[in-house]
Amino acid sequence: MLKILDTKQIKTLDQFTIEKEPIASIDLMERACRAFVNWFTPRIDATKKIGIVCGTGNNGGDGLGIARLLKDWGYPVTVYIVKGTGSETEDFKVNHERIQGELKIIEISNEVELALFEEFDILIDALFGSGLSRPVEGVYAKVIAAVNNAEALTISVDVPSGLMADKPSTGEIVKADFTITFQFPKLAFLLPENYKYTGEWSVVDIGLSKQGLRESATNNFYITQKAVRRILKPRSKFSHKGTFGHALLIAGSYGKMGACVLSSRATLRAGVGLLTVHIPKCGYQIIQTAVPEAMALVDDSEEIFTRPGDLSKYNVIGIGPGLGKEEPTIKAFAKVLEQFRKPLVIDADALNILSSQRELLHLIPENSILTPHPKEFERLVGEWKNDFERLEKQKQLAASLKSIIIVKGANSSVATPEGQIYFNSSGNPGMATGGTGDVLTGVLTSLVAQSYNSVEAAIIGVYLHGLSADLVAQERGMSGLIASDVVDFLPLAYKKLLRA
Ligand SMILES: NC(=O)C1=CN([C@@H]2O[C@H](COP(=O)(O)OP(=O)(O)OC[C@H]3O[C@@H](n4cnc5c(N)ncnc54)[C@H](OP(=O)(O)O)[C@@H]3O)[C@@H](O)[C@H]2O)[C@@H](O)CC1
Ligand SMILES: Nc1ncnc2c1ncn2[C@@H]1O[C@H](COP(=O)(O)OP(=O)(O)O)[C@@H](O)[C@H]1O
Ligand SMILES: [K+]
Repeated sequence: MLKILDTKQIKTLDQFTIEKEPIASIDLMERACRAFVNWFTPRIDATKKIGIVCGTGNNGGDGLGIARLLKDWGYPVTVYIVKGTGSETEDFKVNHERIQGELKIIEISNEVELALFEEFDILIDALFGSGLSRPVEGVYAKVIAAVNNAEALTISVDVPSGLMADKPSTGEIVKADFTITFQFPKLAFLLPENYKYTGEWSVVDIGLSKQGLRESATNNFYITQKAVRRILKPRSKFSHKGTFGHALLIAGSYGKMGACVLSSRATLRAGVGLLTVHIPKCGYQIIQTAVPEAMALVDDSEEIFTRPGDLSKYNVIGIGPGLGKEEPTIKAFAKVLEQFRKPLVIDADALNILSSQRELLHLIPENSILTPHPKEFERLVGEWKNDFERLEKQKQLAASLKSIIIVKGANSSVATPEGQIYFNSSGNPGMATGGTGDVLTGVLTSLVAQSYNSVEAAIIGVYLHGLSADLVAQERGMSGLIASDVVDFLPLAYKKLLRA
């Protein structure tokens, strides 16, 4: 798991590294510059005209160091230093000294034309990094407007200038195409509202102290493949279908049996021992034909879910995909909540029922997993002003329900009742297609059935689901990706994770 530290912690960790390693602050900055340049040089042709826009803090110091290194690589580089209200840091001064007479340096202190950076193919943004303490204004805001006005490909150093790394931002902010950030992702990068500023981002290692990192406490994490591997349990030689649990899926209604089929197939492909699917009569032939591995439990109703039946033999129930919200279904869902005391995976219409029948919320068994997409989440908790507030609401709901709340989307976030947030690192926009959420419900239901605890199931589940879609995209591209493909590639995703 990659820890996501706040800006104060980053400063402390920088300092800890400097003292413990030990390494001079300027040499640590040089390491950061080299890490940036190592990302840059294989991707950007040395004929491109490069403008580097620097502030006078350490982010600007990085910009100057990068300018020197890129010049050594043969890139045509022009440096801009923006002199506003900020003072110069020591490392900025050293790097400034090192390029005197070596590079074209232009100082900007007041007037800024919008077309200032017109001549460049590439702009490197090193105005402000994690030290930004307030919204930018004055000359800085004008420079950022000029950066955003330029045609050039913009690459931000550490953080797009003007963006607060761990709180909501206002004012002028660089809209980068790429952000190369040091050591770990910043919280703001994981929130949808900031994608227009960060563009695609990559983390580069600058060798901050491992001990310091271990000792830094945080509630925010970025899920890595290594971490998922560590919690996955390989199948033992003497395992049998009983080892992997018995799941019940309650899904599908007339016209929406596809959702049920997708969830069912995903539950099986994610490794459950036994699967029973509760379906209305109209779904009987469909499920028996499309998913022969599942047992069917047929409702009295022709078209919808109206009665739960005996729930005692299941380890987990997945409920919601394609369920509908008819009155008898609401009542039957309430009965499930009253009778079943083990975890539920609650999705789609089951979530919408909870939003309109709020008295049911307190019946949700502890350690359940709720998987709203942002619209479903809004129905549950109301509107939010910005994505940071959304995260707070997510944590509050997880705590009050003592359950796991997954808000889906790019970098799906998993909130635990204890206040941790895990952001998913797998997945791609090809998944923005009907039915992929139903697949996730199946995957999660399956993992809980296999006796992963709910937090583990949620972390493995979102990662495995996204990885499967990434493997589809690798082979076939994103545009034609459909939810069934994500199901079909689950075995390969497992294989990649377990190497077996
Ligand atoms: N050893 C290390 O620490 C390493 C650090 N590294 C690099 O350092 C970066 C962090 O550097 P940093 O802390 O110097 O902050 P930075 O982002 O350059 O700007 C802060 C300056 O701007 C000022 N300021 C803030 N807001 C402002 C505003 N709205 N308008 C105007 N001024 C404003 C602020 O002044 P103040 O808030 O005190 O008024 C301060 O002077 C980090 O992102 C990474 O790139 C790497 O080299 C690895 C090693
Ligand atoms: N741009 C994206 N990048 C990564 N994952 C995405 C993206 N868009 C959607 N997803 C994933 O696809 C799934 C969509 O679920 P959902 O919105 O419930 O769709 P449906 O209701 O059609 O099944 C979620 O797991 C979500 O995280
Ligand atoms: K920057």
